[in-house]
Amino acid sequence: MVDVAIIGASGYTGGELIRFLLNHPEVEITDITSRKYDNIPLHKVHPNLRDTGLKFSNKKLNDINADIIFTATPHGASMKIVPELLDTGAKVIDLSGDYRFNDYNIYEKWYGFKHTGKIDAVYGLPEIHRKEIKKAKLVANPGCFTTGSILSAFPLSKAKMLNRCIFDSKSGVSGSGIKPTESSHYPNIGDNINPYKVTSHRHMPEIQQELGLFSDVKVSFTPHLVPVIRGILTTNHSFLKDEYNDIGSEEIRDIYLKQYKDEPFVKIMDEGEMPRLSSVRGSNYIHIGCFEIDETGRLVIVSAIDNLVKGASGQAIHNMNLLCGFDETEGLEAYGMHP
Ligand SMILES: NC(=O)C1=CN([C@@H]2O[C@H](COP(=O)(O)OP(=O)(O)OC[C@H]3O[C@@H](n4cnc5c(N)ncnc54)[C@H](OP(=O)(O)O)[C@@H]3O)[C@@H](O)[C@H]2O)C=CC1
Ligand SMILES: CC(=O)N[C@@H](CCC(=O)OP(=O)(O)O)C(=O)O
Repeated sequence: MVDVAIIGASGYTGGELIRFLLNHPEVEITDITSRKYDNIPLHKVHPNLRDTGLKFSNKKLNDINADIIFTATPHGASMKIVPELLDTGAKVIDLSGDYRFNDYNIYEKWYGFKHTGKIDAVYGLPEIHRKEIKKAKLVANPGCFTTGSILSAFPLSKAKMLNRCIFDSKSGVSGSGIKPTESSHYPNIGDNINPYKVTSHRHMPEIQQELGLFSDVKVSFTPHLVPVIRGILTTNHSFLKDEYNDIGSEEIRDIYLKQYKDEPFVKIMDEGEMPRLSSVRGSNYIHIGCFEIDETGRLVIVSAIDNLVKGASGQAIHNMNLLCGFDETEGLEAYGMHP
């Protein structure tokens, strides 16, 4: 058994962490923190999670005594919290962007402020960094768009087949967190599709960092907000190196099947089948499919994840399972939904 604490537990990813961890046979939740809801029962904020006996607390960080601590806090806040939590001797899994970059100059350029708590971390995408995650003290859980994009291209980057990838992603509104904003206000998103940060989203350099570990592929990324609550659908328009001009869809699909054959949470769609948001909703799976190539040589790959699960809390628990030597799928076995 491990003792687990969640900082920022009143937010959406905090709620999802608790939902999964309550069913994890190796975990005891010892602390769920919130600055606003000190001493308030869990279900007053997350009404789905009832009769758990858990209450939020605004405990001092150095009074937290846990083996694993999840920081489900915004970027800029995590960097102020994580160093002190590591000093307690716990292993930390941070869900924000604060520890995802190998080069802090890139972080400061894209996030627009100084990083004040620099510490080495392992990028928590198990399908690429499983070995390093097992030995880490600090795991930087990937961004939601990034997870869907990277996994849709990783096998081809690893095989050094890619010239260029253009990721076009559509996200549900829970991706922007629990606090309402003008861009998440219902009349602004309902019946609408809103592109934003079309050439300047901070997930672009994160995708570039990870795919760039294997080849010199060029990456572009554009996000859109769509009127759904959960889910990210990414259409990856890929352009292969000239020597692969004659390759067919089936060969591409075989490369993906081979790369991901032992991955418990990656499912490759059958020929002609498209990933869909509803099929992964609430689950830690990523569905990858399409693999069609048009007359101009554009290869189209589509991925679907739940932004709050494989894109955040589920992936964070997968990382905890790796850190603790548990079965990788422990607590995360649930399928998505249909419809
Ligand atoms: N939503 C998503 O789909 C994804 C989110 N992420 C990342 O995960 C992290 C959490 O996201 P999410 O749960 O959506 O965010 P939310 O805004 O829903 O929740 C964050 C919680 O953190 C607490 N918090 C806010 N500011 C501070 C601070 N300065 N110090 C301490 N606690 C603070 C708040 O709780 P209180 O005020 O009660 O203390 C708040 O409820 C973020 O870094 C986000 O970027 C990553 C992937 C996907
Ligand atoms: C719909 C929406 O607003 N999504 C968020 C990304 C959520 C996420 O993964 O955030 P971090 O990388 O900051 O952890 C955004 O575009 O900023």
